[in-house]
Amino acid sequence: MKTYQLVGIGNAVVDVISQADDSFLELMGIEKGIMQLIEKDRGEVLYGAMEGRVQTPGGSVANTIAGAGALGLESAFIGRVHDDALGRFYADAMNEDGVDFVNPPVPGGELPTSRSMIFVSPDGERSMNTYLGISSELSSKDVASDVAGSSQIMFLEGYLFDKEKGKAAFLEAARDCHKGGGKTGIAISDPFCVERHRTDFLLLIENELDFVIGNEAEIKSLFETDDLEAALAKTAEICPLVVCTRSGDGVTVLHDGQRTDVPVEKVVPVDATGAGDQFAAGFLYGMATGRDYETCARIGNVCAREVISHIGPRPEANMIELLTVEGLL
Ligand SMILES: Nc1ncnc2c1ncn2[C@@H]1O[C@H](COP(=O)(O)OP(=O)(O)O)[C@@H](O)[C@H]1O
Ligand SMILES: O=C(O)C[C@@H](O)[C@H](O)C(=O)COP(=O)(O)O
Repeated sequence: MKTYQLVGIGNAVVDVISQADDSFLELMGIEKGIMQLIEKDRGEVLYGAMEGRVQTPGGSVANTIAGAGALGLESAFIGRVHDDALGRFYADAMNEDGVDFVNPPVPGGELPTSRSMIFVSPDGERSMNTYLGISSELSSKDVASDVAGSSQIMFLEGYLFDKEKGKAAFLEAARDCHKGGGKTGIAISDPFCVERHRTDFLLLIENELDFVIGNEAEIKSLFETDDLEAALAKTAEICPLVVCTRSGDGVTVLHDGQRTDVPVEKVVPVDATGAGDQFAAGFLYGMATGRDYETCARIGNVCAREVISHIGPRPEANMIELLTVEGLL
């Protein structure tokens, strides 16, 4: 039986990315900097309005798993794509990164592979408009218990809470992983996703999870406060490991009463898409290979810095080489 260092479960989304200025966002009614769920028709309108589109595999936790796979972790991803051109493109890309894409593309049915129309502003901020398609059908049936149960670390995507079936699949994966002795954690995903499911998120973190990774806005949103320190303290009361990123302003790790602050060298991103996801890839790579939390965060920062230096949510550089040059491997 194969064992995994890292398994992720989340939406398998193809990203369609283009540049747009803020007046375009306003004109099209797109809220800057967040993920908005959209219907198919709206997706088609936005797709048609995109100039110089770049198509690339995305999905938040899927990006993390692909990044970890590229770093050499034994990894698998549990997600759902249709057996269409986008779905096959997606599955192949995961396999090329050395990741086991556990569920083969699903034939038949009406719903196509998920896609997100992402607009990158001149300041590098990304605004995502996601049509969930077949991802919205992800359910417990898609969770292979032998995969979840043989995982050292299981990383779950907060966005799955937007659908009841996804939430059930998520819980099942977490429980199977725990039964097998692994650790489970969540990528909080988005402050508005927290807004939609706050009570469930808090119960899950307190009762099921070993770690939480989120950005400043997401951690604050958990406790409906603008006071980051208060939100961090409250999150640490219910979870043994809390990792909070603050874009170019540093990372804070709270673990069993200890605090570690790791600085970040601030830059203007070319495209911020995937910053949090690649930070998580580096951090989890560090955890899976037994590094201390400061080193995990530093590895995360290097992975995030690479991904924001180009268009697209997954690494383009040889990350092993980059981390070696930084003295982190
Ligand atoms: N402007 C920036 N300069 C340098 N690093 C950045 C910048 N923005 C993001 N990062 C890197 O990406 C990580 C995640 O960014 P953040 O914006 O907090 O998360 P998310 O992408 O989830 O919103 C940060 O911890 C940092 O390593
Ligand atoms: O899952 C989505 O709806 C969008 C993803 O496809 C996208 O790649 C993404 O989540 C980017 O991550 P982030 O910028 O780190 O939030």
